[in-house]
Amino acid sequence: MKALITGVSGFVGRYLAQNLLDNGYEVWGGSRNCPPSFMDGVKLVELNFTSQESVMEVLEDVMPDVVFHLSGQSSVRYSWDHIEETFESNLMDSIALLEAIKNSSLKDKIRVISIGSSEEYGLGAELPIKEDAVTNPINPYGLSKLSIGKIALLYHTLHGMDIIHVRAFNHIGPGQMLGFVTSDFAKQVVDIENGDVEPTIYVGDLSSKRDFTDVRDIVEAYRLLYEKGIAGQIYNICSGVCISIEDILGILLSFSSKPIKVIIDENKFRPNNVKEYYGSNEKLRTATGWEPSISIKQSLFDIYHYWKQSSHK
Ligand SMILES: C[C@H]1O[C@H](OP(=O)(O)OP(=O)(O)OC[C@H]2O[C@@H](n3cnc4c(=O)[nH]c(N)nc43)[C@H](O)[C@@H]2O)[C@@H](O)[C@@H](O)C1=O
Repeated sequence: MKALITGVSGFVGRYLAQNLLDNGYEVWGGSRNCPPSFMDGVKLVELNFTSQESVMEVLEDVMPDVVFHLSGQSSVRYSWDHIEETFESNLMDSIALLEAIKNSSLKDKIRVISIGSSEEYGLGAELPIKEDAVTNPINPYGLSKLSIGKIALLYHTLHGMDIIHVRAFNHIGPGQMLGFVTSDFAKQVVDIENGDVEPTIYVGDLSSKRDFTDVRDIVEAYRLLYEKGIAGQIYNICSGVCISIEDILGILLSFSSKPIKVIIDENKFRPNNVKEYYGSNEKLRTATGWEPSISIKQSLFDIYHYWKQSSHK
């Protein structure tokens, strides 16, 4: 099987590439600014969504069986101040990809895994959130992802294309960039341990509760959905339970031997935040047999170690 991953050099892209290689796939990675070398076994191509023709050329050259469309703007917080950029790189790039596929010789031979988010549900969905729950996103990021899902499934209905839209809930793991809660917290704990800063950690809203899954389990679900999912369907990827951000902080602080003072920084709060949500993964489990294998504690421990190792480099 031949897979093309857009945004391969991002946090999730790297894990997906490794998962696919481990499972015998030929892996091609698309990136806007293609680095000269990347990961053993991954063949790189330049993907520029502003030129539909060049995307088509890449598709005709590579002839993948599946495209995992991972590239995009992934930060909810950033989306508030960068609405145009968020819609450009999430929605418009997705449309460019779908159009290129529709107009290529691959149209009836390729499966597209479109990556959405639990932020598409927003306010008012009944817990645990199922795929048919109401969608009422309350930030630009969630709205952009909801639009992608709607457009993607329209291409399925109107043009008969084989597309699955996934709604991934919060995913975490070693290598996630700063700006996401577990990396933000773990890096500060490590900096404190190393004596680089005062023993004070600055955090945002600790009261919200989210459904976290390790990125290694998330990418396993992406692969299984390619292999076993049903075209035209939406699938949640989530653990099915939620944990408060305060408890996440507590676990990360427990890895440190130093007493650490916690300061709530209101600048880190969001203009709009759903207090608590978690999803149902029943549809995904039934379709693919997937189940999460890495506990939240293990994930947080691995993230903490990642930052510890990075700080010694
Ligand atoms: C499903 C969804 O999941 C992610 O979006 P997110 O939920 O915004 O992720 P986050 O890690 O930035 O925040 C999680 C929670 O943690 C709270 N929080 C407290 N204190 C800090 C803090 O210091 N930093 C951050 N970043 N958050 C903090 C913050 O207010 C929020 O309630 C993306 O993967 C996205 O791509 C996606 O699709």
